Amino acid sequence: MEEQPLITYQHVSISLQGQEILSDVNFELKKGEFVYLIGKVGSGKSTFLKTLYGEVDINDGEAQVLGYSIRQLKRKDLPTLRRKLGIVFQDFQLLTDRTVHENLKFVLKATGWKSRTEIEKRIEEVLRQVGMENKGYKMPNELSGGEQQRIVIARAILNQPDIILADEPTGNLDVETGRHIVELLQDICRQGSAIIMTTHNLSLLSEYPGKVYKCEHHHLTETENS
Ligand SMILES: Nc1ncnc2c1ncn2[C@@H]1O[C@H](COP(=O)(O)OP(=O)(O)OP(=O)(O)O)[C@@H](O)[C@H]1O
Repeated sequence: MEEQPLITYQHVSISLQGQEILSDVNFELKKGEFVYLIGKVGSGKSTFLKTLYGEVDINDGEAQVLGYSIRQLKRKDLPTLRRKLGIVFQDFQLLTDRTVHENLKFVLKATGWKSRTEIEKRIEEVLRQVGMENKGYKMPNELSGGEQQRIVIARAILNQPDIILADEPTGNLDVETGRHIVELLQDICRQGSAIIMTTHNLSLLSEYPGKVYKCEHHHLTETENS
């Protein structure tokens, strides 16, 4: 039997303050897929991502995310859904008053991890996975932009999410560092998390494989990755 997609949007419309942002969105994400979301500034990429974790409402259509019907989502279901998503967004910065290690521990504790040994082991694993194994003791402001982004990704993968949503993860980075971040996301994708990332850096698309969806004229359409 074919596996159910992780995300299915059918004829979905999204508005903000009475303004139509996207209409008739049809979108599917399957296990293990890597999807790029492209489109001009203000075309609706971030807004679309925000509907996936209940931050922005949907006005019309059918939207399923990891078995949850987004339009019927209850407030009490939100934390459970969000725990299954790894969110890499500008508005989810690291806590600046504590070390990298403490940032990661904070999330594990908040998501129900109890055993100190398990917590330490998981922190070590994710730091190793993002190539930051010796940086646990650092404060966020002692890290470069690229290093901070790696830690944000480490935080996003702590609970082995089914899907990672990354909003311009290479946005503030130089080209080479940005490439390394995409390589890291590709690596995480191969290990089983599906990824949706928005980007303005179109040269990445041909370098690293993925499906491409474009936001344009209030529509989201799949386009060729050339
Ligand atoms: N909270 C909000 N209230 C009203 N309108 C908003 C809100 N957030 C975004 N918008 C509008 O929605 C539209 C889509 O914005 P969005 O941030 O989704 O675009 P984007 O494609 O992600 O842009 P960028 O490439 O700059 O990140 C824009 O016209 C923006 O002004």
